[in-house]
Amino acid sequence: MDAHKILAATLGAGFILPESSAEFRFAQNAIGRSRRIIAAIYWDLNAMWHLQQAWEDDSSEHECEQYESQRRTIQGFLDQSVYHRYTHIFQDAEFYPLFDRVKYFLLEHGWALFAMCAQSEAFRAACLNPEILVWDEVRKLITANKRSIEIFVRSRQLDWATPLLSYGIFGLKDIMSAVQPSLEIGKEHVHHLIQTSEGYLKRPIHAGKAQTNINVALFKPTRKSQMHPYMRPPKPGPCMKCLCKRKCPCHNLGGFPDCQKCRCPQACNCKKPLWLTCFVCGATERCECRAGSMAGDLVELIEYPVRGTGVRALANIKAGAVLGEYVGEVIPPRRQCDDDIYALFQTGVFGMLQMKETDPTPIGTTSSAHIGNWTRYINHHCEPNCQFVSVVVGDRVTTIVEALQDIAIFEEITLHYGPNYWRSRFCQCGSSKCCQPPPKQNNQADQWD
Ligand SMILES: C[S@@+](CC[C@H](N)C(=O)[O-])C[C@H]1O[C@@H](n2cnc3c(N)ncnc32)[C@H](O)[C@@H]1O
Repeated sequence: MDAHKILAATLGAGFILPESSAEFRFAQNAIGRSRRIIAAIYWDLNAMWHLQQAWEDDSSEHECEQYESQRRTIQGFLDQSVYHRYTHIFQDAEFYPLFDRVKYFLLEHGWALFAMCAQSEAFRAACLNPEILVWDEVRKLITANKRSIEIFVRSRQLDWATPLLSYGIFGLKDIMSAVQPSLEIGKEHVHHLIQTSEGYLKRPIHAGKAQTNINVALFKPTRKSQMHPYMRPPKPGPCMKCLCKRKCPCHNLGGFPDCQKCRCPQACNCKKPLWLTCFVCGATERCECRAGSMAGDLVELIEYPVRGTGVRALANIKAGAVLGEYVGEVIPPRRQCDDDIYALFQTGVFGMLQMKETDPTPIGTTSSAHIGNWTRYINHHCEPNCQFVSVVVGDRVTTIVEALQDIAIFEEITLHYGPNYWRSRFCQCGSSKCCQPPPKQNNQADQWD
């Protein structure tokens, strides 16, 4: 039974499966669930990476315990799978689906991918999920994204091989060949690896130089006298609330909006400076928000035809989520910026944020040509699923990438670079609303020449 075939039947001219029919809903449900399971697999693998790092650094007792408990569960699951695979016990798939699923998964992909996926709780649960239609869709998604999963696991140095090594003494050839190193990634940063369409990996290079990943913007002046006026914290001045030019009876400090902690409109005693507000979730306390870093963890760099390196989501992202911060070398407005590929011009007025190309007040340029993070690889689309948003964090104006709509796993993440970017080049987004499509090839004219 194939969920896609069931759904396709509804589109067929001859036979229409009513949308209210049980089969239709069953198939649709299976596809939706399988996509949630594959997203959970990437999420789990990423979480295992963080736990493994905590365990290696011995940084938190709780995380070390969690990691060790996960390792025991994974070993148990692999032991069970090896046992069923080689002893041919419990072959009755009807009563024990794991055997059948493991057998066919191993025939298709081998032990390495199986042990990698087994690091994920969602995968282990899916193997035992008695609904064959859901498992079938999960298996298809794993097959289509096999290389992506392998690179995800290997680039994070997840220890997937150790649980298999204990079987060396039994001389099980399939297992022994699986644990041989095949794809040498080394200790490259996960955002230094681009998957090409030919199936190999390459490092990002621009103008003959390797591009380096950093996690913060590089320019943050410490001496206030060196700061650009728009990067300085505002001085008390005209009231932001009623915009009167005098010192106003509302006592609101000019330049500051209402207190972020108690929301009082007056200069208040809570002593909570505005710049401690988390720009990801808006919390004024120390927050647990990890959305920014997690989104960066759950993306991969892929080479797309014509447009070059782009970013693919490895999670289902909700509209409004903050995916990351656009960082790079910050160049003050006076200095010449010779990067016309990755440069992001920021204009606006501190405290009254704007990000319009027509706005005359330049704040600076962020150039990520040589140093930056994964957000620099987001390609342009005339109907994008993300947008740049300029925000103020403390004394710094920065740009975040925010999801404009829900983004499904494996979808390309795109932004609008602004119409100025495409004045001297053609856009290849393929949208019917494209601002600068390439000229159409006139094949007929060629024939007459
Ligand atoms: C900020 S970079 C994005 C990452 C880039 N693809 C790379 O390989 O490093 C912008 C460049 O990507 C390419 N690009 C991005 N979106 C494009 C589009 N819709 N059409 C054509 N080229 C695009 C163009 O070469 C553009 O100058």
